[in-house]
Amino acid sequence: MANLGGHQKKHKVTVVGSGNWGSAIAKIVAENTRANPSLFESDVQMWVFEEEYTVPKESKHYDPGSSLCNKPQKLTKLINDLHENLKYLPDVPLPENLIANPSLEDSVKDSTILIFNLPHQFIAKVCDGLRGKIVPFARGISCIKGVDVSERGIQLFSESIGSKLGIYCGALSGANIASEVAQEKYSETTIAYDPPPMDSTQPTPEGSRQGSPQASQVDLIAPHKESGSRSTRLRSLPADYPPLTHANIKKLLHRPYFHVRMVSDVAGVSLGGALKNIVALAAGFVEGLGWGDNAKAAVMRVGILEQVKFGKKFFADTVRTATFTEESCGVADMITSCSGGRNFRCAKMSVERGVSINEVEKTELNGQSLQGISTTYDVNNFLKSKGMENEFPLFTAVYNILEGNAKPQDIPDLIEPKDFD
Ligand SMILES: NC(=O)C1=CN([C@@H]2O[C@H](COP(=O)(O)OP(=O)(O)OC[C@H]3O[C@@H](n4cnc5c(N)ncnc54)[C@H](O)[C@@H]3O)[C@@H](O)[C@H]2O)C=CC1
Ligand SMILES: O=C(CO)COP(=O)(O)O
Repeated sequence: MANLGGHQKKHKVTVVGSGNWGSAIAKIVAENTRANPSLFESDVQMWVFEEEYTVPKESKHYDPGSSLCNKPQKLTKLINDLHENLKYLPDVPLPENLIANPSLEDSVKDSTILIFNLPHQFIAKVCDGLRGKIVPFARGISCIKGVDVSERGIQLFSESIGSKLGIYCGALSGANIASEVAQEKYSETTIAYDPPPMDSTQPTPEGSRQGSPQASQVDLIAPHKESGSRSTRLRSLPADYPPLTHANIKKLLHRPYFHVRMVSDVAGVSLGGALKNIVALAAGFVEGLGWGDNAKAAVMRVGILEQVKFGKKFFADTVRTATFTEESCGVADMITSCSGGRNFRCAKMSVERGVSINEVEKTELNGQSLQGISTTYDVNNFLKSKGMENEFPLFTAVYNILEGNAKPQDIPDLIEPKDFD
């Protein structure tokens, strides 16, 4: 076998999820595996939650004479034949080395890098299906924007994926409206990846640690105090694979139009993406009232303060305030999501039309899923369990509006800061 810069093996990559953002990230990853053949196998697997879909008449692929178009087809077949995800990312050509796969087990076979990118309500079931089926020394990156709240406490999805599967998992989040990224319009993102030290080991002398993942197991990942879960026992990455350093992770996700900044604050990156979805609902509510940009700026200001406070209170050991105020996953994602994100747009329409936001989600999103509603409920459950709802007035106001206990018009009074004495 060819020696690949001292490493005999290449990383195989699977994207778990194929929605609007899942498909856009899979496109980036497949472009980069092709561009970095010494590090990665070119073919990228994309796990697809299988469904049937009919090629719409307005699609450029529509041809009434074609057998593909005269009846519903499996979505995986359409993606693999047409190299486009017609349902979730229409009009964006996907690389031919991106393979849609309806079998969860088969899609992750032999993959050493797993990129999790699906609406957060489905992740627990998907992890159940993956347990025992993945390479034991695989590494993960979660692109999921949400928090995992259970009776045990609160966890980041990177933590819950990591502990369910016994792997290390980092996080990717940024000001990244999927359709813009997919059309290769410039954006930035933040990746938090703080891998076990042995992953950055340089090539070892012939025969020393090679091919023996069992040779070193290290108890590296201890959960933070609010999560109530056990620490995760990790397998080291065998030395015959290229190390998964920040530089190599960046080679998998950075593109000329998608600029990656690598950091180590997994909690800050994950919380930025999760909590801004609550704020985007509030921004949509005030926009729906016709209140304009000043109102939206007020909501965003309070939202950023509540993000920082939430991080400091519940993830104090690891979170950095600067992640919220300086990185794409913080303030920039807040701005883009409150300008054109789905949560913002659907909340705005719900006020304008006088219908529930769930109804707007059903009629406007063609199967895509809002994350802000469930995150608002998850965060509220957690704050309630701590008796701290009043300390997060904006998050609590959004919850009360969704519950029908308050109106969008009440937001100014509900978030009014106390004057200094
Ligand atoms: N769409 C966007 O612009 C961005 C989304 N995100 C985040 O990325 C994550 C994934 O979002 P999207 O890819 O946009 O998803 P999406 O909103 O397009 O959701 C649809 C996806 O859910 C899948 N699905 C439906 N039922 C399922 C089931 N029972 N089990 C498993 N999967 C099922 C569908 O097959 C489809 O792939 C979310 O956490 C979101 O907040 C992050 C940045 C940008
Ligand atoms: O996270 C996003 C942009 O960074 C997209 O937000 P929505 O899910 O509200 O569209």
